[in-house]
Amino acid sequence: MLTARDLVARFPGREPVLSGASITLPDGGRVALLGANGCGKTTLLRCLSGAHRPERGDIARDGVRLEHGRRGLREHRSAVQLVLQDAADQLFSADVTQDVSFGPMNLGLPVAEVRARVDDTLAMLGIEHLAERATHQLSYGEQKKVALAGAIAMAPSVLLLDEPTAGLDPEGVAEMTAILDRLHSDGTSLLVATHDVDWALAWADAAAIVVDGMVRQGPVAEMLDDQALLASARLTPPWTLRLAPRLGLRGRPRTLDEMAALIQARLTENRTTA
Ligand SMILES: Nc1ncnc2c1ncn2[C@@H]1O[C@H](COP(=O)(O)OP(=O)(O)OP(=O)(O)O)[C@@H](O)[C@H]1O
Repeated sequence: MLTARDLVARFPGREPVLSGASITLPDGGRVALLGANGCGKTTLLRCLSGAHRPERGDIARDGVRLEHGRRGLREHRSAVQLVLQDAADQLFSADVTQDVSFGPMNLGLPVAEVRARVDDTLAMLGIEHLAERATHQLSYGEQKKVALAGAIAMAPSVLLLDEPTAGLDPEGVAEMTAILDRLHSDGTSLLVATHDVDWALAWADAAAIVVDGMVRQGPVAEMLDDQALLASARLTPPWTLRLAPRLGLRGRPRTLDEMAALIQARLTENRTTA
C-alpha cells in the first residue's frame, strides 16, 4: 500500500500547490486521480514517486516512511514507477531497446535478465517491432507505449501514470486500457491521472479528486456522482450517471453494458406490470 499524508508542496515563490493532501493507493488498487488543469495532480504523482520532495507530510510504502536520501529513493523507485504525461520527457536513449533497458541496467541486474525483461515487456505491450527504432522517430502513441515499457521493465509493484490515455485514438485508448487491466490482474497497484471521467468511472475502483490543494477519495461511482464536488473540481459527471436519472433508472451504471442491463431490467419490469 502506498500512502501520502498531509502533503504540502510548493514551487519557489508561489502559494502551495498541495496544502494538506492525503491519498491511499491500496495493494492491487485501481485509483483514478482527477481534477482541474493546474490543480496539482502531476505534483502529487511526483511527490508519490519521490521525484518532488514535499515541504511537509509523509509518504509511506507498506507503512515504511520514504526517506529522501539516495538509498531511500533508490529502494522506493525500484517499487514505485512514474510514467510522465509527455512521454518525450521520459525517453532519452537513442533506440527503444536501450531506453527500456536503462532502468533494469541501473538496478545492476545481469545482462541476460535485462534482455529477458525488455523482450517480455515489449511483447506484453505488442511493440516488439519497435525494438530497434530510434526513439526520436516514434509517433506520439508509440512514445507513450515505450515510456510505459521503461517503467514496466522495472517490475514495480506500484505504477503512477500521468494521463496515459490522453491524445490516443480510440483504438489506442482501448489498447492502453487493456494493458492497465493486464498489469492490474498481475498484481500491480495503479494510480492514474486523467481528465476523462467516463473512462475513470468504467476503469477505476476509487477516485481521488484534487480540489484546493487537498484530495477527496472514495468509491468511483459515488465520487463521480457528487455534483458539488465535481463542480468544484471543474469536472462534469460521466454520461451514464447523467442519463440514468433522466431515464428513471436506479443505480449508478458505470459502463454502456451496465446502462443497457438496467434499461433491459426496467423494460421487463414494465412488461410484467402491464
Ligand atoms: N516546476 C515548476 N515550477 C513552478 N511551478 C510549477 C512547476 N510545476 C508545476 N507548477 C505549477 O504547479 C501547479 C500544479 O501543476 P501540476 O502540473 O501539478 O497540475 P496538474 O493538475 O497536473 O495540471 P494538468 O491537468 O494541466 O496537467 C500549476 O499552477 C503549475 O503551473
